[in-house]
Amino acid sequence: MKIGFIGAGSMGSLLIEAFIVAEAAEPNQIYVSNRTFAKVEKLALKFPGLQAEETNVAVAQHSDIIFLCIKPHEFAQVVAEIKSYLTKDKLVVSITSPVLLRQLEQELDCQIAKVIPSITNKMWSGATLCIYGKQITKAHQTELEKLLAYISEPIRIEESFTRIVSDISSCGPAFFAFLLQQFIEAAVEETGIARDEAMMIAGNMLLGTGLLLTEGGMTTEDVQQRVAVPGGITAQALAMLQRDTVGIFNNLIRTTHNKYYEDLEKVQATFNKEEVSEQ
Ligand SMILES: NC(=O)C1=CN([C@@H]2O[C@H](COP(=O)(O)OP(=O)(O)OC[C@H]3O[C@@H](n4cnc5c(N)ncnc54)[C@H](OP(=O)(O)O)[C@@H]3O)[C@@H](O)[C@H]2O)C=CC1
Ligand SMILES: O=C(O)[C@@H]1CCC=N1
Repeated sequence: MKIGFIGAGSMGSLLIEAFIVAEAAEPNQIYVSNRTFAKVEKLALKFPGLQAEETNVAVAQHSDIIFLCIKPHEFAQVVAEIKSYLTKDKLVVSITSPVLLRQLEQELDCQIAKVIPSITNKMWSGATLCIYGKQITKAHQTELEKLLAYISEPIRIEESFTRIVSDISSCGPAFFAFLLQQFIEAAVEETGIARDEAMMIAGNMLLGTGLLLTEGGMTTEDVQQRVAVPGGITAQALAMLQRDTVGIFNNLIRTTHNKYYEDLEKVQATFNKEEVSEQ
């Protein structure tokens, strides 16, 4: 199987590296293009054998599965560029939420999937959210999930829940890193503990908590209950958190969803513009 990547930015290069290091694919099975070619050259230097392509069309021509690792507003142009090189047997995988399957299916005469990765996939951890279009075969679904399983837990979801599940799986690492950073900064400020030491302890705490919730069979309620001894220290701090964080995650979800709806409109406008310029 030949795997293509259009876009070798943060997520494209993370996926390429994770697949190679996990031995999901050999470098010579991977075809990569990027607007700024230097990023592709850098990857080719790091992974000898990796196929550095100067054009997106070359990636589309040579690959069986093509990951589009570009930003939402860049899709219409790239799709217009590669569409005549995509045959029915090829699979195009978008990794971005505000480009809808139906928009890609309208434009492309090939199989379509949307896979939302997460920075956690760098550590062969976390989920990859899989959403399938109407044309994708069962064989391609299996092949794609087999590939993703090297670096993640592939989870099938409905397209209507893409945004909220991405909030949890893909934005979540940034949100929890932010919260942890606030925790550490306060620890340094209040007690004078060394930042590095506190950060290392906090990272291990987060990893362990994740394991309790995934492999340890505990719920978030169980974790709180087991840690908060009645009348103890944690219980008091939890009561304070309960009071002071009311509504913050509702606000967070409204914020991501408002931005998502804005992006959906902008993406549609870019597809409309490409269609007009083709006429
Ligand atoms: N970051 C994350 O944790 C996650 C990101 N995503 C999604 O992944 C997508 C990419 O994000 P990310 O990797 O962070 O963004 P980056 O900006 O880091 O990467 C985008 C890449 O696309 C390249 N590019 C732009 N236009 C073209 C073009 N016409 N042809 C070829 N290459 C092009 C850019 O090239 P150049 O070098 O010239 O800028 C850049 O390297 C986004 O839609 C995002 O929503 C999804 C899940 C998680
Ligand atoms: O911030 C973003 O737009 C992307 C979507 C999911 C994670 N990062």
